[in-house]
Amino acid sequence: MAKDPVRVLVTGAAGQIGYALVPMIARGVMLGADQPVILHMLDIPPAAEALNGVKMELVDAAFPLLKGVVATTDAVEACTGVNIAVMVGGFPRKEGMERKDVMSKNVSIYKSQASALEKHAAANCKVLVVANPANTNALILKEFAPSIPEKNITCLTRLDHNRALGQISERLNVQVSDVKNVIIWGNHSSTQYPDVTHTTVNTPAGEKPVRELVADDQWLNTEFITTVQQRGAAIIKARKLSSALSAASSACDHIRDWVLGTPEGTWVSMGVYSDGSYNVPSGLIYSFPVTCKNGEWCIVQGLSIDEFSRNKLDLTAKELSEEKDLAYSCLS
Ligand SMILES: NC(=O)C1=CN([C@@H]2O[C@H](COP(=O)(O)OP(=O)(O)OC[C@H]3O[C@@H](n4cnc5c(N)ncnc54)[C@H](O)[C@@H]3O)[C@@H](O)[C@H]2O)C=CC1
Ligand SMILES: O=C([O-])CC(=O)C(=O)O
Repeated sequence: MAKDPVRVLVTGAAGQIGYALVPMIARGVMLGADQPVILHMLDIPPAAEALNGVKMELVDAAFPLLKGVVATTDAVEACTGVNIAVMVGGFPRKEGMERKDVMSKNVSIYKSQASALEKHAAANCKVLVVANPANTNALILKEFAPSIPEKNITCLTRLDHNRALGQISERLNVQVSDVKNVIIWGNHSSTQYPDVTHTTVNTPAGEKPVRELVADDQWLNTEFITTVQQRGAAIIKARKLSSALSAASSACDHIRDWVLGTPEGTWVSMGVYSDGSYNVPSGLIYSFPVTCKNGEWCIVQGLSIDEFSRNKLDLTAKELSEEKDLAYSCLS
């Protein structure tokens, strides 16, 4: 029997990530090749004509899984009945801008959209915040939508996770699909900590630790980390636009694994509401290693944290606490 369609909201759908993301969703990349979808696309009035153009293209592409399109500038109409909300709408960082510069523009958007989602989304709607500052926007959304379970509000650090896999694969000249279990700790910003302590590579001789194969701790502890931390800025410098295809693809990875589950023995990174695991202060949206099963994520417990890592986990937590204070000061 055919499945009932799932309603997926994409905010900022007329923007460049939106343009890359909606066809992936309509093709089944996010929820599976047997899952029909109805796309809800929200943007602001100045982008209404462009949004309508995206809707026309979705019709023209004749996606078999796409059972309907709602394209609107009304947040209530956009949020009504949605099962999944991918929050991409906002003001993007431009070349030379620090993430903090985009904070005040974006947190007020997330406060108002929290209310629309809380009142009108389907019960148990899963929320993924992509727009920067992603962790803090997600936290504001959580705080102003108190009836949405906190487990349902997440932010995107899967792009950073995938970037780290990509760097290891290039360095070792191995298939990216043979590398697993990197961790992105903390903020989706340049203080994030890409950690390869537990990362392995599938080789003809079995699974091997990345540290052993790379055999260059100096590179892993310096250049590798800064390359992943600064990748967003490097893409903006090269394209004069922020990462779009990789962000869209990673957003699909995030939702797919959350809904359909992570493969046995593999974890992924997600920005989730901290519960004090790994002595990260509770009350932040912080990126952790998680596994997913039956539509629920669970923080991987018991991984060893050495002193080098501890400092980096604490540094990015400190930045998130500061962002939280700054966000509240922007809202008051
Ligand atoms: N978490 C991550 O890994 C990544 C996050 N980003 C962030 O994603 C966001 C979107 O990036 P782009 O698509 O490149 O930007 P963009 O500027 O091309 O698109 C943003 C869209 O949001 C719309 N928008 C603005 N205010 C809105 C509101 N109140 N409600 C609904 N829509 C609204 C704009 O009209 C525009 O169409 C940015 O904040 C960017 O920094 C980008 C790459 C990676
Ligand atoms: O750095 C930015 O503003 C865009 C972004 O989030 C990324 O590419 O990771």
